[in-house]
Amino acid sequence: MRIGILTSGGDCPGLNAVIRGAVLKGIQINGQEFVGFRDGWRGVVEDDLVPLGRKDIQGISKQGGTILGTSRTNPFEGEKGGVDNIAAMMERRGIDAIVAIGGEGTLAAAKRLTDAGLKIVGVPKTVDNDLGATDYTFGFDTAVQIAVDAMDRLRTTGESHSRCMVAEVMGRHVGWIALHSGMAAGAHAILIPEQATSIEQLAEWVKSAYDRGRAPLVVVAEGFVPDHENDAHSERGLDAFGRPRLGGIGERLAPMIEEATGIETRATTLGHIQRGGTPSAYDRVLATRLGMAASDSVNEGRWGRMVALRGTDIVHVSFEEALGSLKVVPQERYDEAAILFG
Ligand SMILES: Nc1ncnc2c1ncn2[C@@H]1O[C@H](COP(=O)(O)OP(=O)(O)OP(=O)(O)O)[C@@H](O)[C@H]1O
Ligand SMILES: O=P(O)(O)OC[C@H]1O[C@](O)(CO)[C@@H](O)[C@@H]1O
Ligand SMILES: [Mg+2]
Repeated sequence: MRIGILTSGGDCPGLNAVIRGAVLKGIQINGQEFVGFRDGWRGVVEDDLVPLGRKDIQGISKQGGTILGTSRTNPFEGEKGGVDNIAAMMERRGIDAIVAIGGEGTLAAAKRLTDAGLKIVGVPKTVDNDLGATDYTFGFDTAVQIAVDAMDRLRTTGESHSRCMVAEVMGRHVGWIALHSGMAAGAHAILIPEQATSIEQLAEWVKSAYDRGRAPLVVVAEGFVPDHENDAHSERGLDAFGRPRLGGIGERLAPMIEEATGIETRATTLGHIQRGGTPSAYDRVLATRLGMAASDSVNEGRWGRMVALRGTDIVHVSFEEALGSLKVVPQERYDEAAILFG
């Protein structure tokens, strides 16, 4: 079997380890051959392929980003898009199946193409860790560690100046990165999209920590919405798929905290630093296992299914199930963390 691999949507540490895992298992055990599509679905609709042999994947599991490039191209759009064109390209290139590595958008596109008869298996990817059908996604552990390193640094400068420090992390719909990094760094408040907190409550936590002689650390997810507002803060226009680009809520909160508490406050937005660089050992192992399982999925003809982590096992779930629910931070996990606030 000849397989085309693509990475689509935002990048995240571990993508290269998935590619390596799939190619190694595929070549050594499953008798498969591989090519890579450049820049996600763009490479599929524009017939832009690169070779993906053993030599091409040597030593890449520790590399951040994706050697194949990524994009937010919609495979149904444009003159060369759509099921018939993609099927014709696959026939011409002798490609039997596609391994699509991406988030819910990429998998939604993959589902539509599979429903129309194409042979596709999925691998979940997102630093936000918001896909319901898998316990963890690779990239999340690395993003959390990067955020914690940054927060440890913010705390020493905050302590020196007796300031309140606000650290903004990623998390469009869910607060997993904020919850885990905030708990690990000993944050005095964690603000997540799932919990519409008031500025008064935030000021109370900040003041209480300050009054104990601490430099308060506030961790906020980019998708957090204060209880007096309706939408997540966005001042950077729309992304290629027409969604608001988030980021900047930390900078907005800083003067509000200062005004409500009288404590000098500074904000730092970590942004794409969280998605860059070398993946953690945990993410490399998870990503490698998912890649190997994707090769097996193709071998077994599990079209329209995604590999996923359940406990310590790699399992297979349908695209439908994979897209079914957003994995939000449960109330009890937030309540548990909130005991440590203030
Ligand atoms: N329902 C859909 N049908 C067809 N194509 C879609 C659909 N949803 C998304 N896409 C396409 O898939 C691309 C990838 O989706 P998206 O940009 O959401 O990234 P993702 O894979 O979800 O990763 P991320 O975690 O970065 O959001 C989109 O830019 C869009 O072109
Ligand atoms: O800047 P980009 O690449 O459009 O992606 C930003 C988004 O991607 C994510 O990192 C992952 O979905 C979100 O947390 C963030 O909102
Ligand atoms: Mg998405």
